[in-house]
Amino acid sequence: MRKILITGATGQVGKALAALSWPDNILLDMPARQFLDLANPDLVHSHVSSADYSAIINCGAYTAVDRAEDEPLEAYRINGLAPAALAKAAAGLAIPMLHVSTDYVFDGKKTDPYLEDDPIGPISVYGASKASGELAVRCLSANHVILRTSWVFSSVGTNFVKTMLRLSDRPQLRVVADQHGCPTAAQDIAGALRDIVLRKLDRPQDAPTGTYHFSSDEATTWYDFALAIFAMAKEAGLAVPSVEAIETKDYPTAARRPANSVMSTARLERDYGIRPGQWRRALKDTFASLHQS
Ligand SMILES: NC(=O)C1=CN([C@@H]2O[C@H](COP(=O)(O)OP(=O)(O)OC[C@H]3O[C@@H](n4cnc5c(N)ncnc54)[C@H](OP(=O)(O)O)[C@@H]3O)[C@@H](O)[C@H]2O)C=CC1
Ligand SMILES: Cc1cn([C@H]2C[C@H](O)[C@@H](COP(=O)(O)OP(=O)(O)O[C@H]3O[C@@H](C)C(=O)[C@@H](O)[C@H]3O)O2)c(=O)[nH]c1=O
Ligand SMILES: [Mg+2]
Repeated sequence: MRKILITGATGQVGKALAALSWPDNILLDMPARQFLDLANPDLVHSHVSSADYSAIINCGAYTAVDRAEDEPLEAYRINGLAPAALAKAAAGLAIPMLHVSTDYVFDGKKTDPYLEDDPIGPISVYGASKASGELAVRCLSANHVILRTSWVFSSVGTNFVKTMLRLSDRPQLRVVADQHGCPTAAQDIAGALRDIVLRKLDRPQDAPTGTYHFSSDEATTWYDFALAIFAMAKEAGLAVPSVEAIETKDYPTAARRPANSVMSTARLERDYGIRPGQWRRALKDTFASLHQS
């Protein structure tokens, strides 16, 4: 049996990992927050070091982008120190460490898709805290993959799709049309993480260490994403609001967000053969499962 530690079990990506099918010799250990508190890095290190794990997948994170501006210490503890503790423990056990990071490490000034080696320049506390986690994993664990993804959605947890549907009883919504990125289904990220960790375990000589981008096939804006969400809701017979395209300056938020965070996924395809999914198709599945429940 090979036991994989997965943090963030109750989150979007964690739940999607649990829902996948896995080989019979793989056991997922997904402790809830009360059994492994990422805000307490000392406990994280001792928990991991004393167990017989074969790999770690860190999908636990502090993801409240605006709230992080007021809680930088909490955000840094969970997004920086906890990954450091996990990476150090992984190195001690000589096991691979997979870590999920974000497009918000970039400043958004580039007009072309971001490459993995482009300089980062976070413009929010959340982005900076995630950047510190990346650096820790890169420095502390010789056998790792840092997977940067973006605009995650699923039928569970908090995300833009669910926010839009929750607000759909309003007559009108205003949504920013000058932030560009790629929505990514949690299920697709989970699939990528599974393929990477199984390659690390089964064919380590063919499983490079490094930083990779994974997002979906089509760039959009939050405004166009909202239109797609409501088009689908309308097709299902629901009443939908009219949506007004606005500029970022007309939607004040505590945290700044990158104007462009579209990422190239070519490196992951080259090294691991993993291709981006289609967010429009995943959106349909997400909507369908929201409506069954
Ligand atoms: N959501 C997004 O749009 C994006 C996310 N990412 C990254 O992807 C990864 C997964 O994100 P996603 O699944 O959306 O995140 P969610 O916000 O859905 O879930 C976060 C998970 O982390 C857990 N967690 C938070 N604080 C602690 C703590 N102190 N101790 C233990 N567990 C804790 C949460 O547990 P609990 O339920 O107890 O709070 C939850 O299981 C993260 O690294 C995130 O930064 C990257 C790009 C976009
Ligand atoms: C609700 C709402 C939001 N917005 C804007 C605010 C913001 O610029 C954008 C998206 O808002 P959200 O708060 O849903 O998304 P946000 O929390 O910024 O999502 C981010 O989460 C973290 C965890 C990541 O790592 C990123 O990849 C990204 O997914 O939409 C509107 O313009 N109108 C609205 O009615
Ligand atoms: Mg948010």
